[in-house]
Amino acid sequence: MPDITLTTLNKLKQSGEKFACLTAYDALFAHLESSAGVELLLIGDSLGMVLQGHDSTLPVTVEDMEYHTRAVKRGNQGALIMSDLPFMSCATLDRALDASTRLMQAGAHVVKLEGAGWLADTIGVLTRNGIPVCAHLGLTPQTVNVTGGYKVQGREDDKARELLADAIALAEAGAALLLLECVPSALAAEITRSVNVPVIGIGAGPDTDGQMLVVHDMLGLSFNGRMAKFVKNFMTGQPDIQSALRAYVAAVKAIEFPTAEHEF
Ligand SMILES: Nc1nc(=O)c2c([nH]1)NC[C@@H]1CN(c3ccc(C(=O)N[C@@H](CCC(=O)O)C(=O)O)cc3)CN21
Ligand SMILES: CC(C)C(=O)C(=O)O
Ligand SMILES: [Mg+2]
Repeated sequence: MPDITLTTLNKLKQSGEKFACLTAYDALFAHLESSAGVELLLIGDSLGMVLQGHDSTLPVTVEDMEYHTRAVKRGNQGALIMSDLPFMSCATLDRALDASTRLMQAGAHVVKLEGAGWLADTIGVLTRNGIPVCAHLGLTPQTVNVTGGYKVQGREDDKARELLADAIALAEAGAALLLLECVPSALAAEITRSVNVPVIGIGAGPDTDGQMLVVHDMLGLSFNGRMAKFVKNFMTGQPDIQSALRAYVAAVKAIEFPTAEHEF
């Protein structure tokens, strides 16, 4: 068992203490981040863009996710490990069970899937079989070809009500965690108050229980220039990567990140 478990995150939610999450794709970063106090490491399918150079997350395979999950497991110092179920791996229940089994056996403690209310049954079956699930709502990069871009979700009243209803339904279906990407801060705050499970935000304002960023983004590293509005460069003023990681954890705990400039 890791030092940080879902029980730890639930206690942090109840006490109001924020927790820090970052993507990690290899053993070195897993070691640095977990040693700096990051509670949850995400092997994100963003690795398709950040590591592999694709223009979306769609080319990432379950095999890719297994490879990086194994590496993160070797470097991890007690953090909770979450792995993304990649594009199309939840299209049928059989596929979701197979992919989730492979990620758990590679070292994940939790799997994350993109999707809304229609995944409630899948979440129930995985959970009953011992696989905790994080439901990723709001901006879901695997549906970029349907939505037409990486845009803020839940801005209109009817869309906001639908997102809140989905979040409540998925928590009731057994989701152990929720992740909200690029939703207005007020909606994220309402969802966080409305469910008993810990809610992680990226571009969702300061009121979620945990914060997430892509580690390369928060270190100021990119090859296509422009960063999303919710990103802050924590290398600024820091002598090394370890210090930047500790500064991120401290800023999340102190609720000094995110501020208005990172919100929608
Ligand atoms: N390096 C990296 N960081 C990420 O956070 C990330 C990835 N890659 N790849 C997968 C997805 C794609 N993500 C993205 C990509 C772009 C925006 C973006 O440019 N958003 C606009 C919102 C515009 C609007 O609707 O108002 C922004 O200005 O931030 C957001 C999330 C998040 N994920
Ligand atoms: C941006 C986060 C939430 C993610 O899903 C990823 O890194 O793939
Ligand atoms: Mg992802």
